[in-house]
Amino acid sequence: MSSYDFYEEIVETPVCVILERYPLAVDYLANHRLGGIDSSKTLPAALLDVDPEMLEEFGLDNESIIDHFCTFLEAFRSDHDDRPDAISSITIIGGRNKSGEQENVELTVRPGEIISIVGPTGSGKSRLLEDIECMAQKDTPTLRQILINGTVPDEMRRFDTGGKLVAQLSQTMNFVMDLTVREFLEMHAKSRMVSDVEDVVERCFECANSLAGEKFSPETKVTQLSGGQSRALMIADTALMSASPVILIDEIENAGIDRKEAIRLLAGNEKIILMSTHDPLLALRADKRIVIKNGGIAKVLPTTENERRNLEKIEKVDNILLGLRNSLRKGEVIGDGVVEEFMDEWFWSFLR
Ligand SMILES: Nc1ncnc2c1ncn2[C@@H]1O[C@H](COP(=O)(O)OP(=O)(O)OP(=O)(O)O)[C@@H](O)[C@H]1O
Repeated sequence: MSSYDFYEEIVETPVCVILERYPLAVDYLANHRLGGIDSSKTLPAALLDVDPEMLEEFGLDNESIIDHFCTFLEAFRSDHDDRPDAISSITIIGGRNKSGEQENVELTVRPGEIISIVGPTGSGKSRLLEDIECMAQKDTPTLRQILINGTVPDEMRRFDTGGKLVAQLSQTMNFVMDLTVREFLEMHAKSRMVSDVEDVVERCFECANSLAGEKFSPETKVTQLSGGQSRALMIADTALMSASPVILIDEIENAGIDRKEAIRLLAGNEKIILMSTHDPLLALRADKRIVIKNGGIAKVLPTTENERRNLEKIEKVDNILLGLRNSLRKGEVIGDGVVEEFMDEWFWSFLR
């Protein structure tokens, strides 16, 4: 079957049936922010309700995404038994910032490295992650180019966004199918050829619950999970099941989950991690940080020894704030002396 042969099936069959036939298509839709489309319709019909600008970000439109999707299905079908190809590096070659000025950057990232992406709100942090995710070839608004192992990725590799090369944890998670958490994890485990499905599902579930503030059960519907719970589930799923050598994380700190533990889990196994963040604790945990300004990469700074030493102090401050946050969550009243006590503790933490 070629990608052309998938075409008829895709234009004639409701999305929910396609998702049952090809479970990895769930990832494809989520990666293209199409997780929320009406799955009772065929893909062309469902796309009529989608804002064309959203697809433009991926260099696609209502028609080309159907070919793109077919090629993805073909790529998955033809080599889904293979392990993901080894990745020795990702190179980001600068394009242009929002004012059209040249970005003078060529940054190569290797397995085991964690890179944070910092910059003001709206400066273009998520855009950089999207460029990496779609392996931009000067065909996105930034005109950046992404090389894999020092070379231009072939078309098949570019389309294969369904969990082989790049795993993306975005700020919002959309689930298209009304599955329970257990069914969702089982479906992923099977589609990723995991050997002991039951064991992995159990571990994933426990891990997700340890990250999430409010616990959920394996029988909870994924569509009923809160934003933080669904991110916790996807982090556990990515950490324990995904073989993707590259993990992209968009602002994990907003998810209300244990973010330090999440990064620790995701960083295992020599992966390349790029995460956009406003959180000093996460930014300084990285090996380098990319500073974005006005849509362009303004600087790439290695984390200094001094910054690493400060990380311990920042962590103490963070723990104090976490304590306050938890008190608020539990409905406790923050009394008059609390802020003074907090400042006191803060002061002493710097002397310790
Ligand atoms: N170099 C660029 N050229 C043109 N448009 C750009 C460029 N970089 C970013 N943009 C656009 O600017 C907008 C804001 O970017 P983005 O969402 O990536 O910001 P952000 O830093 O992630 O913001 P936040 O911190 O609020 O999540 C997006 O529409 C993005 O496509």
